[in-house]
This record gives sequence, C-alpha cells and structure tokens, in this order.
Amino acid sequence: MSESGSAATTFGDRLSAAVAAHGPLCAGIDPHAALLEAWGLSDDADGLRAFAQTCVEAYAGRVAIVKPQSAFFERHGSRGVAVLEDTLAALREAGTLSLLDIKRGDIGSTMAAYADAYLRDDSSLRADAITVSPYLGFGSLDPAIELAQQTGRGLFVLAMTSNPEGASVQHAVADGRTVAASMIEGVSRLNAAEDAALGSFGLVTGATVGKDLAELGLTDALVTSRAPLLAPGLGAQGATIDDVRRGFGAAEGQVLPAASRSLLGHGPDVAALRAATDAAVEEAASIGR
Ligand SMILES: O=c1ccn([C@@H]2O[C@H](COP(=O)(O)O)[C@@H](O)[C@H]2O)c(=O)[nH]1
Repeated sequence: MSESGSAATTFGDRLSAAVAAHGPLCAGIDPHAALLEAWGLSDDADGLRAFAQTCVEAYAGRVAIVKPQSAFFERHGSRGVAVLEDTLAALREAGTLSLLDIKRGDIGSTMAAYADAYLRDDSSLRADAITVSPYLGFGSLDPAIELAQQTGRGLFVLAMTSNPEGASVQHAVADGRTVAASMIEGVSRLNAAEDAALGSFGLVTGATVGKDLAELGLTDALVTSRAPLLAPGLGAQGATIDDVRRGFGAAEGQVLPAASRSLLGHGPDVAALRAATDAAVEEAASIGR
C-alpha cells in the first residue's frame, strides 16, 4: 500500500484524472533571482518562501500538475531545501500533483539513494513524480523505477530536451537508432506492464522539439509508449501551443505543455497570477482535441 492510495492507484491514473479535470498544463515554480527581485522579494530563503507560497496559492486546484524546479531552491542552501519540502507538502495538502524537476541520474547504488530521497512514502522531499536523466544508461534508473512502481509514483525520463545543445547527444545514432529513440523504447517497455491509457513513466520532450520528433520519425513510438510527455519550453524559450499541436502530431494528446517564466512574470499579485494561469490552462485545453 502506498501513501498515494494503493499499488492499484498509479501515478498514470492520477495524472489522467487530473488532466481530465484541469486540462494538461504543467505550471512551473522557478524562483529565478530576477523574478524574486521583480516580485519585490529578497534573494534569500524568506523571499523564496513567499514566492513559492504565492505560486501554490495561485496554481493549486487550477492545473493538472505543478513542477517546482529544485535548482532554484537548492541555491539557497539548507533553508531553501526546507522551503522545497514545505512547497511539496502544500501541494499534497491542496490535492494538486507535484512533479519535482531534479533530473537525477547516477550509478545504480547511488540512484537508489536518490530514489529514497524523492520517491519513498516517508521522505520529506517526496513528490508525485520526478525528472530523471538516463545518460548513465537506461538500466542505471532501475532503483528509481522499482521504487516508483512500489509507491505509485512517476518518473519523467529525459529524451529530447528543449535546449538546442541536447541534439548533439539525443540525436546521435547508436545500434541503428537515435539515443532518444532508445529512451522512448525503455519507457514504452515500462508502461507496457501497466494496464492504463496513460503510463506512470513519462518522457521529457521539449515543446521546442516537435519538428525534430517528426523528422526523426519518433511520433509513432511516442504514441505506442503511452508516456505522458512533459513539454517545457512554452513562452520564455519561444515555443507556442501551436508548435505543440503541429510538432507532436498523433502524440499530441499525451503532451503536458509546461510553462514557468511566462506565467511567473504575472506575479506577485495572486489574482493576476491566477488569471494568467487560467488563460494558459484554457489555451492548453485545445491540445489533443
Ligand atoms: O528539456 C527541458 C527540461 C526541463 N526544463 C525545465 O523546465 C522549466 C522551463 O522554464 P521556462 O521558464 O518556462 O522556460 C525550467 O525549470 C527548466 O529547467 C526545460 O526547460 N527543458
């Protein structure tokens, strides 16, 4: 039995329900130093706490899933990590799914410790799902995969990231297929073990890379994978919802378009941040329909 219900309540099931209720938008909490300043907050753990509380107040109950970016909490040291713990707890209390963007990946034995940190029911830093890096080999993720399966949590595996530099690794061909294709295949195998429309194992496929997915012939594999597709890159990185619609083709219905700075620029007023979030939710709702 997991904290999130039972082994039968998978992250994929809970995500499907959240998307049905709120549409697919993933709203980010990225407390950049420049945003803290723009919100009139100090660039320290107190400013960070006020920022994150406002985000939770504005997003909770309005979006399918919220993605705190760990780096912006870690840069404030142990007090920042304490704010991250409290932010994850506040999202849980509000009944809103959390996806901690922390991109962990290491040799298996160390990966097991990372898994304990974020995926155990009794961890203070637990999230509903986390991002992981498979670039020490897909098999190095096994400890996190096993714990996520036991506790009904999810993983989002980096496949085609939104940054232009990602292509040098992810488009590379090994054993007759691109590195990205082998990550999609790994996730596909995991989701095949679950009997659900949407799997608990997702992929990070930037909103900026839809054209590449099509050119590399990856669209069908994405559909077969039943993976939720985290698509960061809206707004500040230049991608639009139309890019997602055009680029992801038949996989469009699996996409969770993600936005951080383009929403957060509307703070610190909670009502203004809510209004911007509602507008983004409405725009994202056109995806897959
Ligand atoms: O490929 C990736 C993976 C993760 N990210 C993260 O998403 C947000 C994007 O923020 P914006 O302000 O909307 O650009 C940020 O936390 C990144 O670390 C990504 O952009 N691309």
